[in-house]
Amino acid sequence: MTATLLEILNLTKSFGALRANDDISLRLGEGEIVALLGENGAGKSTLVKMLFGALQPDSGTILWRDKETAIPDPAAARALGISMVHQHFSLFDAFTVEENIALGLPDVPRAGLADKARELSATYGLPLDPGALVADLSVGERQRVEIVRCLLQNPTLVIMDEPTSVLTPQEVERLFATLRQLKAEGRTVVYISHKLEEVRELCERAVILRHGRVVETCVPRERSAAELASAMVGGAIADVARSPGTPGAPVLSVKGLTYASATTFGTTLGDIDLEVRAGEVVGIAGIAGNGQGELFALLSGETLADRAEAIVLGGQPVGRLGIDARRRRGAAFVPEERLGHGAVPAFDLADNALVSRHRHADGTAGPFGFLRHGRARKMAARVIEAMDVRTPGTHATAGSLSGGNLQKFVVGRELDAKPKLLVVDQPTWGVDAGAAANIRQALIDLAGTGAAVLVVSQDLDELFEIADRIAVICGGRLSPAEPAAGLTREAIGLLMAGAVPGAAAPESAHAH
Ligand SMILES: Nc1ncnc2c1ncn2[C@@H]1O[C@H](COP(=O)(O)OP(=O)(O)OP(=O)(O)O)[C@@H](O)[C@H]1O
Repeated sequence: MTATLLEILNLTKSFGALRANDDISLRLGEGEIVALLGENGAGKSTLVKMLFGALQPDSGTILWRDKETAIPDPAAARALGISMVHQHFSLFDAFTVEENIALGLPDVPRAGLADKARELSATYGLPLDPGALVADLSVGERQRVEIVRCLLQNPTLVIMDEPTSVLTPQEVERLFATLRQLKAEGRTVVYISHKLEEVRELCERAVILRHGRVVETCVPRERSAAELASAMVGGAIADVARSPGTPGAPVLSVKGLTYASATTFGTTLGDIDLEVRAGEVVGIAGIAGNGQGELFALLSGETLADRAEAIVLGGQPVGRLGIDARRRRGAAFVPEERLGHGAVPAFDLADNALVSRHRHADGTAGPFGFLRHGRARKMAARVIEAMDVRTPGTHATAGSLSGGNLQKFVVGRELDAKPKLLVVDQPTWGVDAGAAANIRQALIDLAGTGAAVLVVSQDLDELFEIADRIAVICGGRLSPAEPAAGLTREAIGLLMAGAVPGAAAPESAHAH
């Protein structure tokens, strides 16, 4: 066993009555890659925020190289050698890579920073163009900027919060190579992820949290992903059950939908054709940034199509109608970005139930436009119960929920409207294995009631688990949706990477 870098003894942190971290003790050795696992709301982010100086423990001790240490703020963490790559990137689109790096490191002198960044990106195989605008970068490239920024501080402990949830398989491999190099140099990595196969491949130890407590420490390679998942939730996770029927009439028909991106940062969509019938789940696979966001905005009415007939919902052209009008016709939408877009962080859950439902036929708008708060509270309570959202109640603000629990709430709110059409973007992003299985089952069950369900996802395993037909979006073009039973992962992977038959597949098909 290597020398101890950091030791935590009996750390506790409460939010009101909730013990988010309850008497946590663990040690991290030098040059170790340690996974921090746990279901949504288990307390992983709370723990690393205390290590990063963003939160203060109520009680307990942190030892850094065997010496008791306080970490009052992130600057103190950086001074010790603790650095973090966050789940949500904190880069400014309008600035260059170099400017973003300098902005994120107020305590590092600017002189020579660009040269140092270039040197690090070469050493760690993280190619970057310092003069490029961040807005023009793919998600994987943005993450590289964050990692180089983190490495510029010459950290001894690197904390990574769900780093692979939006990466292509090639980018994941590259990230793993970088992390192994850090380990070889004697640095320690704490790795938070819900992707258990990746944890098995990369991490030599896993600490499993449940309800704020450490329930187990194990070698992930010696366990199956299913065993790790059941240790996280404290029981077995049910398989998703499907019994595909014969689909009915088309609920959503998209014909010749085109969209010219107004900015150089967006993707232009060309001639999209798509049909989703009653009772079926159709999946759209693709690497982030290939037009999914633009297509979702057009389907939901956030962006209007150029012709009404380009989007037909239940037999009526809706391409020129806004989001409320489409919701009134029985459609429901779950956007990818749950905070800000899917939910208002400062509102409580009851008010967040109002946000998407206030004009719905059985919704929360009363006569003369008055809002029915009692109804909203009941609806929020129903959603919390149905989706097993871990929260003190309907009065909790959306911003206080852990990422995965907020996702469960947003999906549950849309399901509660019993839509005829549900369009959902990345349904299980950041959601733990147990909750992901629940969400997928809920989508299948919704289709079972005769609704049409369209799922946009980067996760091929997810699409194979739930979709009857799968289409691939790449460079703003959509392939025809084919029955999932006749497709292979390899064939879809190649289409996702923009391959044309006979040509070598490009590494990333980021389109502008
Ligand atoms: N600022 C806060 N105010 C109130 N409650 C909070 C706050 N931050 C976290 N919590 C609660 O503490 C618990 C632990 O949350 P935490 O974010 O640490 O979980 P997590 O394991 O990181 O979950 P996920 O995998 O969903 O990101 C959750 O129940 C969450 O709602």
